[in-house]
Amino acid sequence: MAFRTKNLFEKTTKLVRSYSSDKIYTHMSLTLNEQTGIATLELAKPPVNSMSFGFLSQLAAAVQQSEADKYKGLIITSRSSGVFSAGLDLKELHHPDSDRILNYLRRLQDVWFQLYDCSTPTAAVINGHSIAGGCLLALSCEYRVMVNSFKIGMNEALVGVPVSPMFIACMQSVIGQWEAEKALLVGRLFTSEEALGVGLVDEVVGGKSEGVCKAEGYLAGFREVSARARGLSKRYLRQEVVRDLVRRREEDVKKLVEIISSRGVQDSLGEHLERMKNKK
Ligand SMILES: CCCCCCCCCC/C=C\CC(=O)SCCNC(=O)CCNC(=O)[C@H](O)C(C)(C)COP(=O)(O)OP(=O)(O)OC[C@H]1O[C@@H](n2cnc3c(N)ncnc32)[C@H](O)[C@@H]1OP(=O)(O)O
Repeated sequence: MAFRTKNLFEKTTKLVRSYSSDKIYTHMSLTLNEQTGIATLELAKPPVNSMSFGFLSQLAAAVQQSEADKYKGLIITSRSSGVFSAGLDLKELHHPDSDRILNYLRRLQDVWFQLYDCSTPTAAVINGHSIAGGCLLALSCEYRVMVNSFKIGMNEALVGVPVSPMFIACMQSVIGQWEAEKALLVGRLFTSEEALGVGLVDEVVGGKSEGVCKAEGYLAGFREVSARARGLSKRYLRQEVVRDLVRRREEDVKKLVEIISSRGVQDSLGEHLERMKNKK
């Protein structure tokens, strides 16, 4: 089979350089299967694929690449066998520099808009724990296959930070208002099986390769469909959520910076980081 592992940064060097000071393409790899036209984006930032500034920049470049090269599909998964993504990098949120946190949250918004609103068909193979921003990443894709025995959800309530409108909108659009409310207000993490029950994921499988096959099956379902019509329909279906968040993006980001920088939230973040350190 003809596989081409693309160093994304060959083609998107300009974009990535202008986005990031991190070393080029260190946190993920994009592999295109030239026979199917489906690319796999494998997150590879040990130990937990936390979303640092550089990670978000590379994710943005990958999504942009998928759109520019008109991939038939994009599968997002993790190289780690235990963690899909632990979400935002808590170190970016703890004692932040005011300009950096503003730019970090703007970057997060940009990546989310790019992924959520892209016309490329997308699927997530969640082969490990998927927490908060990690859950957002999976929910922004169209289809989710999860490997059993892991946890997924948005734990902001337990971390002591508010769930942002972007995260809420995504959760609501997948599992509905009431289930989202019940889960988000207590920071519930679902097991793979519970996630299937509530509709947070579409399938549960025994392992990553089975998950990739299921995701490819979903994406192959569009082979006979006009890519242009499909892409436009997806955008129309998602436009209400996108429009509202675009309209209020600057207001939301400034409010969040204010909240994150507050003493109470910083104390909670510090305690959360301490708990993680002490769990060993
Ligand atoms: C409209 C405006 C738009 C902007 C929106 C802004 C939103 C702002 C508010 C954002 C709020 C929340 C979003 C988030 O995503 S916050 C992140 C929440 N995530 C977590 O709490 C996950 C915590 N991690 C875990 O539960 C576990 O690590 C794990 C993922 C289940 C894996 O467990 P493990 O046993 O395999 O690994 P572990 O030993 O715990 O961790 C290994 C090392 O990794 C460090 N680490 C873990 N998670 C993070 C993280 N999120 N960020 C940074 N570092 C992390 C951990 O401390 C260990 O480090 P070390 O080895 O001790 O040095």
